[in-house]
Amino acid sequence: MSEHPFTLFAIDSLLSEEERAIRDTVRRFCADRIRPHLADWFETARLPARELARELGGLGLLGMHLEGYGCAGTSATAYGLACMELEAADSGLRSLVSVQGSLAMFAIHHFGSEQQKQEWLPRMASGEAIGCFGLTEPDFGSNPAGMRTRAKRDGSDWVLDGSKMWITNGSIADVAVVWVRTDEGIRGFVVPTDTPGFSAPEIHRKLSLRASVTSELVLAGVRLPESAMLPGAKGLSGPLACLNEARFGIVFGALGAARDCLESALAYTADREVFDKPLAGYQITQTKLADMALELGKGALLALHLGRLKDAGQLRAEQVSLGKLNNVREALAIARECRTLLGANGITLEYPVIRHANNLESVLTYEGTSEVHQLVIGNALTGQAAFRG
Ligand SMILES: Cc1cc2nc3c(=O)[nH]c(=O)nc-3n(C[C@H](O)[C@H](O)[C@H](O)COP(=O)(O)OP(=O)(O)OC[C@H]3O[C@@H](n4cnc5c(N)ncnc54)[C@H](O)[C@@H]3O)c2cc1C
Repeated sequence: MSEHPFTLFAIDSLLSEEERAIRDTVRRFCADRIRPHLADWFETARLPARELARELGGLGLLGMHLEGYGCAGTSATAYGLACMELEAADSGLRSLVSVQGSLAMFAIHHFGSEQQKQEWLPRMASGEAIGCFGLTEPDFGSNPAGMRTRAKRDGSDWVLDGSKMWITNGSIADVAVVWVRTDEGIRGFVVPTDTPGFSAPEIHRKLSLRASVTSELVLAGVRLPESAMLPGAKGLSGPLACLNEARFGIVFGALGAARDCLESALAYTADREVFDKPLAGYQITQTKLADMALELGKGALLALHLGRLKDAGQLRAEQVSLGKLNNVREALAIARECRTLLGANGITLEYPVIRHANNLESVLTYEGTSEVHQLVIGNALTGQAAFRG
């Protein structure tokens, strides 16, 4: 008899009935609606994002831990568990949901005017409108404080010029939350993507997150009224608060990808015979499987601990860094190790393993690279900021 790693860790005993129900609903949706198509979507780099957004909205997964305006208002832990199921399917699917809910919707929900909230949030929660979040620029990723995209006052309007890079959902978005430099410091704008001067060419030839739209945002004299500015966000703390929300989802999400890889490897090694007996029966294989189950289970315990802290309103940004750094790093290590167990089959899209491994390379980089999270943790431990040389 074989046992699932999460059963071994008795993870379910830490979840409420409602949390298990939400998790199971998302798992079923992914099994029925997503998984059969994933290899094709990844191979062709085409995702029916609009259709999927409506279905995800119908399930209440967009902005699901936000209150009001058509959002489901679940606990943060339930949101994390949903992210885990989505990313067990594909990191691209989880990215669609994270960017919509935790970046674009959170920014408007947390920092927007009542008018901005009424205008966008219900439509974004239902998936009728898609959002993106433009912070990174071609020359400024880890250090967004250096951004060059500017907004200048012109009478009662603002005029935005510059470009953003690597923006998830960019080319399919109806609304872009864009962070720019102004004479008053860094501010955010809610930009309808049909505003003249705005364009979002898609980035092609990616070998990671292929089932996800990634784009450049070009802002060439984009004229917006004063009411387009997010009134509640002043300085870099605004976008950083949004990133913290999305990172929280990744703490859980990355483990979903790792879990899917480990499940594949467990099934594969049980069936595959080498030197006349199942691969699972060899000590080297079991050492690998045991170590991976351990990291997966430890990551889940950490994620749940952070989820409970967040639900109690006590989660600090440095603690999210602990989770993002550990869980993404370990998920990638698990995906790579599982790939070895699948041998040559491991390099194909017939199995999810190399797709997850390639996706996790992006997850390691976005929402703060591993190195940046090490520096955040280092700063917390030593009281010395080492971000600059
Ligand atoms: C698929 C994908 C989707 C994305 N989606 C979005 C999105 O929706 N919105 C958005 O705004 N951005 C998005 N990003 C951008 C992402 O957030 C950035 O790529 C990330 O912040 C890293 O920036 P960079 O690529 O410019 O790397 P850099 O900042 O140039 O880093 C390069 C290397 O230098 C290291 N480094 C940086 N600073 C230090 C330091 N102080 N000390 C030591 N090492 C350091 C980094 O860790 C990294 O290893 C996305 C990226 C990808 C790949």
